[in-house]
Amino acid sequence: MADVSSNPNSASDTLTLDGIRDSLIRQENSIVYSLIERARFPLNRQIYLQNNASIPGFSGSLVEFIVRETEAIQAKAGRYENPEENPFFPESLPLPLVLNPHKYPKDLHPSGASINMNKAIWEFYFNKFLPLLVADGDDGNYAATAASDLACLQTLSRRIHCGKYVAEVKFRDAPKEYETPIRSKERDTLMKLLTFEAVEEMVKKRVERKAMVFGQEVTLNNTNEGGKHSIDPSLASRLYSEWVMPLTKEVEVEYLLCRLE
Ligand SMILES: C=C(O[C@@H]1C=C(C(=O)O)C=C[C@H]1O)C(=O)O
Repeated sequence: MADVSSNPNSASDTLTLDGIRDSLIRQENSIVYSLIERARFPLNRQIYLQNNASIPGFSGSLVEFIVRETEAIQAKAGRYENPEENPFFPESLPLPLVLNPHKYPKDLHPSGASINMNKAIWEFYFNKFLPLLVADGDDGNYAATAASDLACLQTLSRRIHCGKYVAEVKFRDAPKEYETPIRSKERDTLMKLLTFEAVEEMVKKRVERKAMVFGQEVTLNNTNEGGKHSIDPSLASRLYSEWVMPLTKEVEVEYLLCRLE
């Protein structure tokens, strides 16, 4: 059992399916808020172009620069010692500098713990989702825009990689059911076993509602759910149905496939 319950976004504070689902519900808030923050800025295409950051000695995009540098500093502070956190640029991250680091519980099977789906997250977020979220245009707020992309990436990554904990618990709850398809590497059977369509429908509806409530204009006289919203609520639901939940389940399948190693 984990001892990180002081972190309300943690999946591992209670290793039960209900406990992890509670954590996923709380993480929806972080995701929706991060999208609302990003949607304050237009696309600001410049920050995604290679060789356009004008940073001596760095040839990537400005967003890549912000993500790499932030991850490096957070690695020094111990962020990636937490098995729920996965870096986008894991190669050559500095070692943690903190003395007496927190001892995170080892709830995950070692082979599955290192699964990292961040390339796919980066790809869908920038190439597919972002153009739907923000208006085209350029307001020059490049560093702030890149920082808000980083916040979106980190909250999405944390949520999607919680699939490791979901898979661990589902396996522990029914090891006999999972064992045969794991041994014969039947991805489709595993996918069917771990899918709960009714839960997914609830998630989609709740996320849409959260985007509506969190993104509405609040006045002293009334709250107006029917009025203007910071982001299109149906886009939040689409984010979950097209990318977040499928990738969470892909993490689950990958994790299960190495669960008996
Ligand atoms: C995460 C779970 O596994 C699957 C993925 C879900 C999701 O990403 O929200 C929801 C239900 C399941 O189909 C779960 O069972 O809670």
